[in-house]
Amino acid sequence: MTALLVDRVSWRVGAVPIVDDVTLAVEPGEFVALIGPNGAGKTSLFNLVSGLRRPSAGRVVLGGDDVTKAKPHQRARRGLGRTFQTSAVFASLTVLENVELAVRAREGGATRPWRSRSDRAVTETAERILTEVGLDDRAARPAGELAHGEKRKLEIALVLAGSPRLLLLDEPMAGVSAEDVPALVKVIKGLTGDGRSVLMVEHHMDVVLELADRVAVLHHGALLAIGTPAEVMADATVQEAYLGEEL
Ligand SMILES: Nc1ncnc2c1ncn2[C@@H]1O[C@H](COP(=O)(O)OP(=O)(O)OP(=O)(O)O)[C@@H](O)[C@H]1O
Repeated sequence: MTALLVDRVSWRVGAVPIVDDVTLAVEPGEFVALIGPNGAGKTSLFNLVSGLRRPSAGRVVLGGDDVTKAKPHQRARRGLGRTFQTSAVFASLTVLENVELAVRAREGGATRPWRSRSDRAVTETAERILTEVGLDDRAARPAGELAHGEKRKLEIALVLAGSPRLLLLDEPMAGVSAEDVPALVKVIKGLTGDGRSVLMVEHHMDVVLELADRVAVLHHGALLAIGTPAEVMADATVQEAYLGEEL
């Protein structure tokens, strides 16, 4: 079953179409990168998928369920996870404690303690996630002391605590120093294991080309092209859309 279907989605502000009749499917285990010049509508499309905005027309379908009218937390319960460019990390807590909190939040531990698992089980889950993102050797460090690239990994860990089937990554390389990029790319590459899907907005084309199975190009709110990285890079309309910008 398709992990995500964006079905003829439009979002208008007043009469201005910001997202214009976009259709896009992400399959289980697939990695799709969403690119486009500044102001193309990438963040707006993410907001429509995660439920921060409601489309003016069209449907958003997650794992076969129509979630067009569902709120963000309801979509999260249906397997959608999203990282933001602003961090939700508690700087004074350790890296492990941050992930433990996220695991408990997923289980409603604070408000429904009778449903929470034992401390040991929560810690084990958090440790497994830290290993997955390559932060196991940082578990006992205060999160505030992490380098930028490590913080990005922690943000991914916090989203993984929700056991998402589809991850929306919003510019995961933003602010990450060049030397930290390869390690972060390696972690992100591993995220599609076990049938999990990723939809990523990213400006660094080398990262996009390395990670993406398919690339979708937005331009003026509309889907200009979608295909393998090689197909999209060779597309004359895509090159034209990027004229004057770095591709
Ligand atoms: N709430 C809003 N009201 C009016 N216009 C908006 C609103 N949100 C976004 N826009 C406009 O819609 C267009 C697309 O914005 P969006 O942030 O989705 O683009 P983007 O592709 O993510 O850009 P960038 O790469 O610069 O982050 C922009 O022209 C923006 O000014």
